Amino acid sequence: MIKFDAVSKRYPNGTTAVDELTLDLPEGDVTVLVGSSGCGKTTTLRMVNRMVEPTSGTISVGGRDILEADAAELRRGIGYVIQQSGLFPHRTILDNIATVPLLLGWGRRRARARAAELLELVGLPSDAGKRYPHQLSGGQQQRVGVARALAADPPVLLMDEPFGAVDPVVRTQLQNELLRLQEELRKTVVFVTHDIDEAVRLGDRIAVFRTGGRLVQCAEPAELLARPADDFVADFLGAERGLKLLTLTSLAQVPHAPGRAIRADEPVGAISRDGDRWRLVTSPRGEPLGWLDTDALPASGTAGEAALEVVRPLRDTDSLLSALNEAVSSPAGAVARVTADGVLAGVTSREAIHHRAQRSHAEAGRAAPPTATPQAAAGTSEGAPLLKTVPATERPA
Ligand SMILES: Nc1ncnc2c1ncn2[C@@H]1O[C@H](COP(=O)(O)OP(=O)(O)OP(=O)(O)O)[C@@H](O)[C@H]1O
Repeated sequence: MIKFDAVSKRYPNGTTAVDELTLDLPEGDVTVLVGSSGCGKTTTLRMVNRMVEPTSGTISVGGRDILEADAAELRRGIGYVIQQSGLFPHRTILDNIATVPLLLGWGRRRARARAAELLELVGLPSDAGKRYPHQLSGGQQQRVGVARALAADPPVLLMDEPFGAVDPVVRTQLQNELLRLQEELRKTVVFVTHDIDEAVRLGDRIAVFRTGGRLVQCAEPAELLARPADDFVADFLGAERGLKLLTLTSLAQVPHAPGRAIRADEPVGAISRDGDRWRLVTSPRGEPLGWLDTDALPASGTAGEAALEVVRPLRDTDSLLSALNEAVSSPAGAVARVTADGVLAGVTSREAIHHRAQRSHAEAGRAAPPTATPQAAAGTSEGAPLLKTVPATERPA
């Protein structure tokens, strides 16, 4: 969908912001650009809608060389979201969202109807439409920024650190919203971030750049984490890249045993002490309430009245990393699994989670041949592993 062919950007002061970039961004995918500060991510993104013109090379969108297109017309097919939302302060939210449809001559009524539809799509209440940007929180403003970029239904969306200025909780919400929207809309998204966890969460593919505007590796998150092309990429991904890989596998991949639960209204005297020491206590509806230590049962009362250790039940959609976290902190060394409506479905042991984690690593490692770019591979002998030691000065902070 978007193709960079030997694209370079050199500024008049001699800075090479992007160096011989060759990269294909598939239609309907989210491609995340990451790398150390000043490595050319924003320049790469802004070349797609011709806010920056390349010095050499060709960029095509939908098979068409963008330099042959009219810049204004090109931009109408490309939504653009930036960190500070860029909303017009003196226009209402609805009018902000309707900006591009109005420019396209849709007519006021149709443009506003579309804006109202988008407001709902990005999860904002309809009364937000009448407010002005300063009357919304930072996270809400970012949602409006996304709605505005989507207003004319462009096939391409450029997002330059769109969630960089909001707190981690709101950022996670916005990421979830983007994933949900993308499920439905399947736009071709180019997304710039400094946050590698965000890249792993959102990206169908991640392109890692290094200083001097050189692309080092572009791969699916699992492959990138399992097989970084060189030391620079490995350092950039961080020491916990093995754990990050576990965020990509869902708990649905791990079976669970039925689990012997005790109802909260059961008298402690009736609880058998054979089998597992730690047992789950559930509400009459079946929701896990806590872990009960059968070696320290009180003399009387019900299971629900006894001191229970905290349980954080997980759903199939939770990640293997969450499961590992819960298994190591649970006194039972196990995870309580619940259905979508919170009822106990079973229990998974720490060993079963470890086992699946090892498999995830092995699978990701085997998944595909190394994906270093031709640039990164240059200088390595044929067939040699693509490992290059990067001077410490070039490594990300
Ligand atoms: N107009 C300009 N004139 C000269 N140099 C520029 C200009 N714009 C960007 N640069 C330089 O080009 C390089 C790449 O900049 P760019 O903004 O693309 O990097 P980035 O990876 O997005 O950085 P950051 O992560 O810090 O936002 C940097 O060295 C920057 O200083």
